[in-house]
Amino acid sequence: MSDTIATPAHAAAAGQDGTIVLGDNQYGKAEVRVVKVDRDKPRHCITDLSVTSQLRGDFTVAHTQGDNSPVVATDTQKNTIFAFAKDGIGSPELFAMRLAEHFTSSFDWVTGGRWEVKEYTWEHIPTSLANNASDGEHNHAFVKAGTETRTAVVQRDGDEVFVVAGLEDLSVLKSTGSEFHGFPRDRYTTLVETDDRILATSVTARWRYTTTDIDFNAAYDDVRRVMLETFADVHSLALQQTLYQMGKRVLETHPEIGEIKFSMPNLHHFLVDFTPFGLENPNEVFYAADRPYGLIEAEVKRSDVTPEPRAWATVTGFC
Ligand SMILES: O=c1[nH]c(=O)c2[nH]c(=O)[nH]c2[nH]1
Repeated sequence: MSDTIATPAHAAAAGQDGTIVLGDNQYGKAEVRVVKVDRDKPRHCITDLSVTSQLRGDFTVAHTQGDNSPVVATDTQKNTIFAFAKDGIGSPELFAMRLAEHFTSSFDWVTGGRWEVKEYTWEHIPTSLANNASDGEHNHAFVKAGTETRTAVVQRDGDEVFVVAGLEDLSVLKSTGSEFHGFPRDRYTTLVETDDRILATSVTARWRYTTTDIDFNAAYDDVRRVMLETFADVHSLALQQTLYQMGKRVLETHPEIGEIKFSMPNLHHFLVDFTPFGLENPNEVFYAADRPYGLIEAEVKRSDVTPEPRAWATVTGFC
C-alpha cells in the first residue's frame, strides 16, 4: 500500500483498551491488462493499459467476521474496467477518474481508493508497401515504442571470425489481419477458430553474417525494417507463417546473411465476453494474458549455404 488510507471511525475508536483491531486496508484487482481497439476507421488506434483498482472504505466486517456484504468483488472491479474501456479510454488520468467516480458513487461505504493506470504506447509500423497503409504507415500493424535490444555475438577460431547479430524484445501487434483455423480437434481442443484476431509477439531473432565486410549498422537497421514491414504486410494464417515470411524476406533482401533464427511468443489477447452485461464486443475489448503464451521457434535458411555450427555455439535460446 502506498497511500494514506482513511481509517473507519469505529475501528479507530476501538483499540484504545488494548484490543486488537484492523488497521488501514485496501483491496482490488491489480494489473488488469486491457487493450482497446478503435476500429471504426481503416486506420486503427490501440490503447494498451495495465489498470489497478483498489477500494477503500469500511470493510471491517469482511476482515473480522468473514461477512462479504460490503466486498465489491475484485472480479467485479476487473469487469468494470473492461466495460468502461468499451466506451473509450480518453486518457489514463480520465479513465482512472471515471473508475474512481463510479465506485465511490455506486457503493455508499466505498469512500475512496486508488486507481493506477499504466499505458504502453504503440506506433504504426512505417511501411513502403501500399497494402493497408496510409501516409507511409500501416493502418493496423503496430510496434511498441523503443523496446528492443540489439545483440551481437562474435566468436573467433584461429583466423576465422563468426558474427551472429540479432535483436530481442521487439514488440509488435496487429489489431486485425490475423486468422487461425484449420487445426486438428480432439477431445481436449476448446480453442475457437477465428478469422479475425489480435496477433502480438515479441520478436527475438538472430542472424549470421557470411562476411565481415559490411556496414553492420546499416544492415541491422534494414533487417529490422524488413522484419517489421513483413510482419505488418503478411495477412497471417498463423504466427508460424508470419515468422517464415519474415525470415524469407530478410534472406531475399540480404545476401550477406546465411540463416536467421526466431523465437516468437504468441501473446494471446482474449475477447472479453460482454454477454453477461448485455453488451456487444465486436473485436474491441481484449484481455491481454501474460502467460501461458504460445512459443513459436524456427530457423529460416538457404539450402546452398554450408551450416556453421561454430557461429551458433553458445548462442542459446533457439531450437
Ligand atoms: O498462430 C498460432 N499458432 C499456433 O500454433 C497456435 N496454437 C494456438 O492455440 N493458437 C495458435 N496460433
